[in-house]
Amino acid sequence: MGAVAKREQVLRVDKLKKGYGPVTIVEGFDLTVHAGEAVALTGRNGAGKSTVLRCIVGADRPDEGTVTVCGTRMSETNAEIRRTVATVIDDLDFFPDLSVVEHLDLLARAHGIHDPDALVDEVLEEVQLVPQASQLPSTLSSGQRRRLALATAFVRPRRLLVLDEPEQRLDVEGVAWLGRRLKSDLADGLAIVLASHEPALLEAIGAREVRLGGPRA
Ligand SMILES: Nc1ncnc2c1ncn2[C@@H]1O[C@H](COP(=O)(O)OP(=O)(O)OP(=O)(O)O)[C@@H](O)[C@H]1O
Repeated sequence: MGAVAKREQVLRVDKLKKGYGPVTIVEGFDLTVHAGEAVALTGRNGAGKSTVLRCIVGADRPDEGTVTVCGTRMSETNAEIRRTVATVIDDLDFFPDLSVVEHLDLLARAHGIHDPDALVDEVLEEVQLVPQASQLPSTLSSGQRRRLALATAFVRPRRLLVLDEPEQRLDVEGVAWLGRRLKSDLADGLAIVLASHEPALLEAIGAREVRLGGPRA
């Protein structure tokens, strides 16, 4: 048994089935992710990566099967689970009249972070949005909006981080930063599940690859 298998089980997916109408996207899908481990869902466009991620975070309801996070059955309305799982799967709906720094501040405080000001300053620096801190999200470039979306995951508590193509619209330096950041979170015991088309990112974080086959009629 490897070292990781002895660590705490953070995510368990059992016999997940999800389809749309007559088309089955995924069936009999099992996955276990431990603290400190990164798993990458890979496969061609339409293979079902986002579908699985949406079921994992409770944004979609599986047709069959269960998702368990830190021993508790997944439910988007369970406050304990929401504090445990940080998610960046879609482009976030930002509040149009809250600035970059206000978004991060709101999240950090809502999640009861001990010293929200210090953490928000640190994360803003890390995602290189300090000069844009007082701008509204609608005035950010697309890559800056992506950085803000990622920043929202880093100003809150998390045991499991779920990311759908986090490399999207990041520049080369941004992808390198993300790799370093995720690696350091893994070392601190975070569990990560992501979908990605960026082999360099997966290699940087030593992700275990789980390849999805795609829909069947
Ligand atoms: N709400 C929906 N209704 C019908 N079909 C859907 C729905 N959502 C997803 N699909 C279909 O399910 C399949 C899997 O989609 P999904 O977004 O999970 O793929 P993916 O692996 O994330 O792809 P990509 O690499 O392009 O992001 C696709 O064929 C898609 O068209």
